[in-house]
This record gives sequence, structure tokens and C-alpha cells, in this order.
Amino acid sequence: MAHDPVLVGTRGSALAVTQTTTVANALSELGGFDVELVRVRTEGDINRAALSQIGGTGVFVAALRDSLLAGDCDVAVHSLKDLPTGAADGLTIGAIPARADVRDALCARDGLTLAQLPEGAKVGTGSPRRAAQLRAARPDLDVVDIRGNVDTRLGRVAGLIEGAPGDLDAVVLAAAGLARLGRLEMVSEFLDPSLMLPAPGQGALAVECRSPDAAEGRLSRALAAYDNNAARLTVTAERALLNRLEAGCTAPIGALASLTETRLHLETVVCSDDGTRVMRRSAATAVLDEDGARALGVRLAEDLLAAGAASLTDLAVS
Ligand SMILES: NCc1[nH]cc(CCC(=O)O)c1CC(=O)O
Repeated sequence: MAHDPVLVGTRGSALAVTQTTTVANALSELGGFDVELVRVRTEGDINRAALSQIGGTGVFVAALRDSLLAGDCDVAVHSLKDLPTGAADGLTIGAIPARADVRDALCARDGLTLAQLPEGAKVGTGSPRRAAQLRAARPDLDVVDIRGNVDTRLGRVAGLIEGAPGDLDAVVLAAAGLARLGRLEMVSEFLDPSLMLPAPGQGALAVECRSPDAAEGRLSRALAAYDNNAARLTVTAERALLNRLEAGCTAPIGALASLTETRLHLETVVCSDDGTRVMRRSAATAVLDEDGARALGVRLAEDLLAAGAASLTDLAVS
């Protein structure tokens, strides 16, 4: 070998390894280099306490970033929705590949849809955003707070996974994660974004690298070729909105941008935790570059704040 392999950092969960393998193979193909996976154990994987007690989902990201900065890996692959919106010193997002299905999916017993779930049905989710929108759509549901990886969650649904003692009627998970794990057959309904607006960045991956490495060399060429313009613009708008609201990935906030040939459109929802109050807004721009996307997100966030969004949930707004 003329060159060392490019080291690709990943969390150890089945979903993370699947995602990272896809990314590593694509980069290898585009850049004509060998790749090697580096598994990084994160505090979020080791400590099963409530995420809010150990510093939010940022704990999944911090160890990967440390590993990048220490030179233990050359790129790290994250689920974009788990990546805090603030910049990390010395690091940059080198590529955002084409986005997978952005929707949330209901995985219910007996193939039931949301409308078909019986009154008072128990639906599991660990996400305040999903909980609030579920309650808004079906105030009678018993929304149960759950944690764990995708298979653990699916195992909580009665009769869904053989041998698992299901105690819930349904769970809500990201369609993208289920697809990557080959678990789409568990889905009883793909939830329309008009009912369940996804998390900012849902369905997208981020390939993070050291800032200088994004600018030159074999890795930068592969990253630039792997980057997808529609994914980058939509995710940039969604994250700019979240950032301006100074909210993290655990806030009851949904956002989804879409790109046509002439416009970038952004829709958002802010909910009270109990789902009794819901504020939905949208905006669009004809400026189809990253600055335009960022400006759109900021403008829509400010529109929300002016309309009193901070009274719905705990936004640390300035
Ligand atoms: N917070 C966990 C997480 N982070 C990314 C995904 C997979 C889907 C995606 O890439 O958005 C999931 C699982 C889920 O929400 O069901």
C-alpha cells in the first residue's frame, strides 16, 4: 500500500456501524483509498442513565470529536440530528451525503396505524418532540418515556419481536434508522410530516473531519464529491433555526426543509411538552446557497419568537 488507510470513527451501536460502513465504502470508492473503522465508546453508550442527567445526546458526539482531534481517526460519522448546532473548534462537516427518508415511523402491534390505536394505547418514545406531536394528534394516548437502541425499543411492542415481552402498543422511530438496519417491515405507518414533523437533520448523516483536512488532499476530494447539495441546504436551514432558538435536540421542536429548483422551503413546529399548544410556521427563500439557507432558518426562528414560541417550551432565548 502506498498510503495508510483513512480511519473512520464510529459509535459502536448497530445503527452507527451500519451507517459508518456505508459512508466508509462510499469514500473509499470516491477517493480510491482504503478505509478502516475505528470504534469509539461514548459516555452515552456506557451510562444508561437518563440522557438529560449525563449531558444530553451531545455525549454521543463528544468522544468521537475527541478521537478526531487526537488523530485516532480521520473522519467521524454522526447522525446529523444528534450533532449539536454549535461549531466545534478545529473540526468541520466535510460532507453531508444524500438524505434518507426524513419521516418518523409508527411501529405498532398488529399493523395498527395511529388512527387505529385503541383509546389509551401505550406508545413509547424518548423524544419530547415526538411525544408532544403524538399527544397533539391523539390526546388520549398514554405516551411512555423509553430509551435504548432501535431493537430494544422495537422489543417493547407486544408481538413485534419474537421472544421479547412487549409491554407497549407501539413505538415511534425514525424511518431512516429502521431502513439502515433492514427493519422497515416493522413499520405500520409512515407518519406524514403534516402530523409529525421530524427533528432538524433527521435522516441525514454528517461526516466530520479536522478543518485543514477538509481543504486539501485525497480525503477532501472524496468528501467534496460525496457532499449532496440538497441535503446540505435543507439541513443547514433546519439547524440554523434550532440554533437561533438556542434549543437542543431534546426540545419539542420539529423542522423540515425541502428544496425545489427555485426555492428552499422550511416548515417548523414548536410544541408545549403536553402537546396542548402547537405553533406551526413556514417560510421560503430563493437564495439557494448556504448563507441563504442559514438566513431562512434564522428568520423563521425569529418569527416564532416574535409569536411567543418561548412561552410554549423551555427555550434559552436571548
Ligand atoms: N436519537 C437517536 C437516533 N439518531 C439517529 C437515528 C436514526 C435516524 C436518523 O438518521 O435520523 C436515531 C434513532 C431514532 O430516532 O429512531
